[in-house]
Amino acid sequence: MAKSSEVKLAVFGRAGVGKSALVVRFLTKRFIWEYDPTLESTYRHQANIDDETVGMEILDTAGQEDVLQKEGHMRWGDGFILVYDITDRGSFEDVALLKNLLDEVKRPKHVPLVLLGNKVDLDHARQVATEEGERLAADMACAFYECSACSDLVGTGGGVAEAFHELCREIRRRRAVQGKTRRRSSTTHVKQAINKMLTKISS
Ligand SMILES: Nc1nc2c(ncn2[C@@H]2O[C@H](COP(=O)(O)OP(=O)(O)OP(=O)(O)O)[C@@H](O)[C@H]2O)c(=O)[nH]1
Repeated sequence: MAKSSEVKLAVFGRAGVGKSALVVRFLTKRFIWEYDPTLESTYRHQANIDDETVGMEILDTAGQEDVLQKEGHMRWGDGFILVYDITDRGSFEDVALLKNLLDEVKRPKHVPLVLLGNKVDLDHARQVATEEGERLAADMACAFYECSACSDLVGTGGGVAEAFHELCREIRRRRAVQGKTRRRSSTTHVKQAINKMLTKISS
């Protein structure tokens, strides 16, 4: 039987960076110019990624939510897309703040993460160089994409869908590692119990 899994993804970033546009692009392959500022929306989506059916719950957060709301959404999520707008340096600086909050909220640290620089169709107004995005992603040990919610054709790294899919893969990798660690620790417990019994018997 084909494997399947469920993941909860949350999209964070300053108001106006294009979170809703990116989520809608991913879900419908379309771009809609105007949205009401998001309060908070959740979507369900299913995709086949590397021969595995992945059920996604996607939370499009509000750029203006307060810290308490952010923390709640961070606790909820398995993986996170941190978005900035390449034409807005402030939105890029916000990413580090979001990452700090994630590290405080999530244990263990280094949760599955993808960094996304949006609006590359506006390259003439660029304020954040691609290399800066790459450096930040390297610091956060996560994948990095530049893209545009306007078009899947521009940008590096294969577009919006690739970013969502890579996040799902990263969640799968982390779960596999955690599963192994858990299995190893339960095997260790069994070994310890047997050793104890043998020690008792022989004494
Ligand atoms: N040129 C261009 N405009 C974009 C792109 N993505 C989003 N926009 C525009 O940027 C504005 C904000 O987009 P939203 O998707 O509402 O941004 P958001 O991050 O969800 O904003 P909040 O809901 O307020 O947090 C809208 O006018 C979009 O049309 C893009 O890739 N290129």
